[in-house]
Amino acid sequence: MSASVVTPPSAGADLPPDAASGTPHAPVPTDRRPRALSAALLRSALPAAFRKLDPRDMWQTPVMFVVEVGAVLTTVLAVVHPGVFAGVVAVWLWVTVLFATLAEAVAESRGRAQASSLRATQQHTVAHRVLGTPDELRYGSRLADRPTADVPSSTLDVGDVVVVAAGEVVPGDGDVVEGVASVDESAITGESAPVIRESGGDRTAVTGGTTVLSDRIVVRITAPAGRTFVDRMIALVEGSQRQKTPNEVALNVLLASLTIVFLGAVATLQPLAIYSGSRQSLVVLVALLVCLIPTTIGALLSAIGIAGMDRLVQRNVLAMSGRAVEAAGDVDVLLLDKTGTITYGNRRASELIAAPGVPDAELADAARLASLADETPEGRSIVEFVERGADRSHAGQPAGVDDGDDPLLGATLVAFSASTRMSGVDLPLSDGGVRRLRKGAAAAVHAWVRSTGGELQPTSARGAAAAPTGAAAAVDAAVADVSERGGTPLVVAEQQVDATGYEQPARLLGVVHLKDVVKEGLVERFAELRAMGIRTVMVTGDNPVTARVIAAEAGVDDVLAEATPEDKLALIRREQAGGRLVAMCGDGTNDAPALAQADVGVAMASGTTAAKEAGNMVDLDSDPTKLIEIVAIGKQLLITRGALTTFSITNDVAKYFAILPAMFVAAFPQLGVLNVMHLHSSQSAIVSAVVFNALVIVALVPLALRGVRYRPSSAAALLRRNLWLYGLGGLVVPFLGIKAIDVIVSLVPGLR
Ligand SMILES: Nc1ncnc2c1ncn2[C@@H]1O[C@H](COP(=O)(O)OP(=O)(O)OP(=O)(O)O)[C@@H](O)[C@H]1O
Ligand SMILES: [K+]
Ligand SMILES: [Mg+2]
Repeated sequence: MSASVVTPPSAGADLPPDAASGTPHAPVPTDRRPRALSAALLRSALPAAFRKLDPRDMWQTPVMFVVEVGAVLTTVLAVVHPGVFAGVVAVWLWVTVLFATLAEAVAESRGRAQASSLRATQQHTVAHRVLGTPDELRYGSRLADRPTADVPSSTLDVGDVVVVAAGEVVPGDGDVVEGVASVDESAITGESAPVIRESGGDRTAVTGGTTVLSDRIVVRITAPAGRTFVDRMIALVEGSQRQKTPNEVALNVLLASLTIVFLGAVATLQPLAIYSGSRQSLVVLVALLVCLIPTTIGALLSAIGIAGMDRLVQRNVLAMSGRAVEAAGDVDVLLLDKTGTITYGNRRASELIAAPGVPDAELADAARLASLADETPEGRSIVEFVERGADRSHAGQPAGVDDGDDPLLGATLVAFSASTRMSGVDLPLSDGGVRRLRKGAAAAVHAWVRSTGGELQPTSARGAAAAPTGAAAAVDAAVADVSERGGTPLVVAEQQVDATGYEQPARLLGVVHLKDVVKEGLVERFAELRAMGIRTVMVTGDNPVTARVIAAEAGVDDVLAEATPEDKLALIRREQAGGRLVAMCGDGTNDAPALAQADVGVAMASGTTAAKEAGNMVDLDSDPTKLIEIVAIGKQLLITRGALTTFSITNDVAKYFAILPAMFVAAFPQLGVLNVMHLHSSQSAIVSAVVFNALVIVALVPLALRGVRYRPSSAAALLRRNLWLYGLGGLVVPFLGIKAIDVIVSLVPGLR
């Protein structure tokens, strides 16, 4: 059947007649390029900017609220006592407030453009929903063979199970519960290379709107229609869920305090002025106040935050909170899991090494039986490898593959878990006994063999360990050999229990070599992270030798091997207790606790739903080195905010020295020495300062949206450089700007 893309069904309507024979799905290219600050963008943002003038919204930014109050006040004064000066000041105060709301509206409208391109990927499709009771759907096997009913994708709910075949669009977010398929995710990620999604492992998640290219998969829906991944992404870029980060709140408090201080300063100025016989009008006092309070950063603060989120989305990263983006800017340590994050995660059986005295066919048979019910990709790959090898070497007479009755009849499955690092099966024997087969990490299987009294490292009466037996030594050597080649060794062992219940000691059968490949270009990328002052640590459940080999190949700084999910969590807590900010990249359900605990938890989009829900960011490209960009964006956000705050405050100080001498020079001629700028008149000085104050906001909007330039270097060095640059700039620019504006303003009749 071809893909089924249909128009959105109206409420309660049945499927349109052409639903099943819809047109083939063409991926919708997503446009995530940053948009330039065009005139069209400004025009489209203007209505929103006016709506944001509502004092109830304005109150969120106390500095700008004060400016708005001042604008209202001067407008009233200008109406009561009409005059050019009061009129001009009132108009420019309104312009100042409008520039602030415009900056925010422009930042938001860039997100809206992205949201609409994302909406285009939301297809309404036909879903082939598997019929059955909730229990059958939850625990049943061979769901792909059950009867299905065609329903609109918009009616799917959590727990529903659907079948998706090649050429069809995945109808909703979910986990693959049966099968393997290559999937085209370009509609969501913009990346055209197909990806593998399969049941059982760490690559189970599929996203609604992507297309299955080959094979057939059974998917259990994990998000109700309307609350999918893409829905969340849209809400995010539209800023509808945006909340102030703790840093933003703190900065707002600082700005509000400064505002109160200046309010006091301006209020006490008047008695002084009256005393010295140069009483100032209310318009002058309001204008002076607006010039002194930190309006520049007050106006741009929210736009800076929105633009930071926006830059992440452009790089296919979804941040669930602004706080995570800020934390990313200060990250000290990055933890990465190995399989699927540093390697491609396609661990496949590539070799069997039998223990001495064990025929190859016996090991092959045991490995296959121990994996028949193992739903992990590793387990399936062992079954495939043995069956393929048997076909080849025995031309239709597979040795070790006994395809008679169901070999698992009456068997008890021992499922793989990341804490036991072992899996297997207990098979009933015809004589009433049981054959226990286990495979797993060497340490885990050795411990199991030892627990059965198996002769691994027989301990002498005095308690000193003797040399391993022949089989154990050979298996150890094979494990070491596989590990040194960067592979994952799985040790296979067997225990017989006879009909009377007597348990024989277990014995080692051999080793399965699972091969995986390190992703390309990691060394350079990790070196870049080092230059940023970030330490990389690989945390893996694999053995120390494999871990070290892969760590060296990938170029990480440190490695933690044989880590259980609890160990990963403990490591993060330890780092955090040392005052370090920790980022974690992972994809597996066993990474979920660590992803939740990390300050920045980046889940691979390819990973499990549990991982994605635990983290506070998702990388659609499933690229662990994406953290470099995430950190850069976080740093850029922090530096931009710091730089503009510095600029804003020094700028205000400079204005103070520009205006005050001009205001009082009539009363105190001695101030003439300070009046370095020789502004035309005190009125023209004040108008020029107000105009400059407003124009500086617009002039800095592009910088706020784009972010200050960032090059990898330590945060302290960057901060120092920017404090000088923007601090000095803030001091100098007003003198030049106000002087230039004064020249023009002085030409206006009525302001002389
Ligand atoms: N299906 C399986 N059956 C038995 N043992 C397995 C199976 N899959 C993996 N193992 C063993 O368990 C170990 C840990 O498992 P897993 O790979 O899930 O850990 P992890 O912490 O996610 O580490 P990473 O993903 O970085 O390799 C593996 O290194 C391997 O030795
Ligand atoms: K100001
Ligand atoms: Mg893993």
